[in-house]
Amino acid sequence: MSQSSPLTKTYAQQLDAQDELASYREEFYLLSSLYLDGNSLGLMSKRAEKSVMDMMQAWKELGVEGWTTGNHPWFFFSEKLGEMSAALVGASAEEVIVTGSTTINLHQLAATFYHPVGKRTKVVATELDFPTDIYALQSQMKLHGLDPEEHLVRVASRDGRLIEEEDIIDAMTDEVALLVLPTVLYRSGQLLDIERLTAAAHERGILIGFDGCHSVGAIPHSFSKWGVDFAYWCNYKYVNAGPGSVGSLYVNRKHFGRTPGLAGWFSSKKDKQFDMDHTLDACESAGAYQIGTPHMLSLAPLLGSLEMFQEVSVEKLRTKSLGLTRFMMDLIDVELADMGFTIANPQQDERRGGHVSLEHDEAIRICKALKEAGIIPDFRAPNIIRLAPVAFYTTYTEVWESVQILKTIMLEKSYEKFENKREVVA
Ligand SMILES: Cc1ncc(COP(=O)(O)O)c(C=O)c1O
Ligand SMILES: Nc1c(O)cccc1C(=O)C[C@H](N)C(=O)O
Repeated sequence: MSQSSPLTKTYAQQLDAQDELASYREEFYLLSSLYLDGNSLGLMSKRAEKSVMDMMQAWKELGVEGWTTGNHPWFFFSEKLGEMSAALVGASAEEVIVTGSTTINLHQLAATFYHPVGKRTKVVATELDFPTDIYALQSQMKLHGLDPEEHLVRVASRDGRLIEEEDIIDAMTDEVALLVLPTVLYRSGQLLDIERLTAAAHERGILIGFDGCHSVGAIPHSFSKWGVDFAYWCNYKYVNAGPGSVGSLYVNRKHFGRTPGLAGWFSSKKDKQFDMDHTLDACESAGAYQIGTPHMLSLAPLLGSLEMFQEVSVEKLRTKSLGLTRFMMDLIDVELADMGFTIANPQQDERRGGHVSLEHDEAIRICKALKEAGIIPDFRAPNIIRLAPVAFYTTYTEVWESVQILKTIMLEKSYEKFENKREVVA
């Protein structure tokens, strides 16, 4: 698809008719509103619902025996889900474990991989990072007795939207011990060149880890092949596993055997755990970075969600996602020209994540008007409307409709009746 594609509803309908993923839309509970917020919380699928109900049934019927019996013994469930997730990030089964949450996993990985020694004390992040990553890194530094003002380097953005890879590489000095970067920036949707950054970090003897929240399930990765040291992500966005579902982490196998910074009895080798020994014998896989009892009820939906990713490769999802965001951007360029909008995400396929990031001075009020008109976007301060068409359940026709509705809102100025103040959860 390119700028020369016809930007009509009929063309959108043709694209939907040819879409080989079309049947997956029926797998989801669609809302009465047109949903464009799957990059914050993915919709519920019938399979995720079923796997939660199955887990409840297993608890009801098996009691404590559920740890080792039933269709999916709970004691091995985090490993099983890790194995099912591995293809999403280009890793082997043992390199991924479903555990903790994004923030907890960053704490675990920073506690494991950040060892300031001599001159190498600094951590490099960016000034456009999601706040939780910065807070976690700051607190990890303080635990080492270091001042984050001095030791946490946040690479500056040249335009407030994007971070240039060259600028990150320039920050890789011999004082840096670790880089922690987003795969995709949560506001502008910029996809960083993970392979290039990893190679550059390793040439300089620096470890590198990624926050994959805004890419996993939407964009293929080859973490093992690229040699990424570690990564962590949530499963409630493009993986559609529900609010507060358990997160995931990846550790490259070259690091297997590293002592977990935050140990607990679930770090243990599985067959040793119930020896109850006071000397930890940590397992030789990503499983070592688990801490305590898995949150089974929040792991359960992942089984159903990940089944769909076993059937549809993330490469296929990415192809459709790029088609949807391209179509949306082309429509925006034509239909919303001269209305004060700027597309803030990169245009190129290899630099663009899963959502379109639209800037406007009236972004807050426009988001409210969109919700009133039956479209769910989200707002990110100070001026961004994020629109995420999701390959599993968004159609090209919906993309077409959403831009038409946005155009009507702008022409009728219906956003003006709303207060220019964000909601508590925007
Ligand atoms: C890039 C990024 N990191 C982390 C988080 C959140 O972390 P947690 O799942 O621990 O709340 C989000 C979204 O909430 C995010 O977009
Ligand atoms: N994690 C969230 C939450 O607990 C409440 C509301 C929204 C979220 C989100 O995921 C926000 C999302 N990470 C973002 O990119 O802004």
